[in-house]
Amino acid sequence: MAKALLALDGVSRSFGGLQAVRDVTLEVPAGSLAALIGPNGAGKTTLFALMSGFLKPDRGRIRFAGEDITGREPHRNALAGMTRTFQIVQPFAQQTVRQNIAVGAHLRLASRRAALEHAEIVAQRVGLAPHLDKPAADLTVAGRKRLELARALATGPRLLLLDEVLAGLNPTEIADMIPVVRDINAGGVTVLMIEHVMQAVMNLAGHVWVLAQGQLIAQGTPGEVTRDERVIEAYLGHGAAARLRAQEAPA
Ligand SMILES: Nc1ncnc2c1ncn2[C@@H]1O[C@H](COP(=O)(O)OP(=O)(O)OP(=O)(O)O)[C@@H](O)[C@H]1O
Repeated sequence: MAKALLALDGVSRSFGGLQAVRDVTLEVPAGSLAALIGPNGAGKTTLFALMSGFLKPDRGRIRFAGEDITGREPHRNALAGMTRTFQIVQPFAQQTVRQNIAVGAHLRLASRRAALEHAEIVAQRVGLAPHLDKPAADLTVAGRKRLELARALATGPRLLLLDEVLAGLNPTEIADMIPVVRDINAGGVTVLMIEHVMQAVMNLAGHVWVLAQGQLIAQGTPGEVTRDERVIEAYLGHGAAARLRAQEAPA
């Protein structure tokens, strides 16, 4: 197995009496394209926030590129090469697409000109080149999702944490985005995505972790986890796997 770029060991986090993430241990191999799935409220976004430093774990350790980064601030993690996107996309609406992407590029490029030039290269990778001079406010939902991806990519990540970059897109837009994510990974960026769109998970992810009520309940290939009884029950409720089997059984 390839060396782990990101490793979580027994990570937990509560909000008051609610244990949002419980004792999660996982390793994301360098170069992989993997997914984190689970029902609403399972703790996926909280886990991303813990990985990237937006939240501190109550227990457990997090390592990135061989270094213990537990509790380290997001900015320092981004400098080390870990960048996340956000579910709710909030571009600077009156700024152009180019200027928005340049914000990400400024992490590594101090010069305004260099950041704006880099923004153009990144825009090409995510299919936003024709829209570079538009205000971000003029983009469609699909365009804004690409912009969120571009801003993250412009930081030069080794690991990209994508939080539902396909949410709200129609099937054609999803089909158009799948190769964009695949190409980013093929270009050497390790990708971990939170995704509800199973078509994308099945198409893209080599490995899937399933979170339910804060705990990892299954992992494997997309095919393996979607056949797993614990996963079916987590999504459809107790007894669902047996009901499905009964429906499939010949009369
Ligand atoms: N800052 C917070 N304060 C209190 N409770 C929180 C906070 N953030 C998340 N939670 C709770 O923690 C649990 C996990 O939430 P989280 O957003 O991580 O789930 P999720 O799997 O990302 O869900 P979804 O798929 O709906 O985005 C939920 O019960 C949520 O209400």
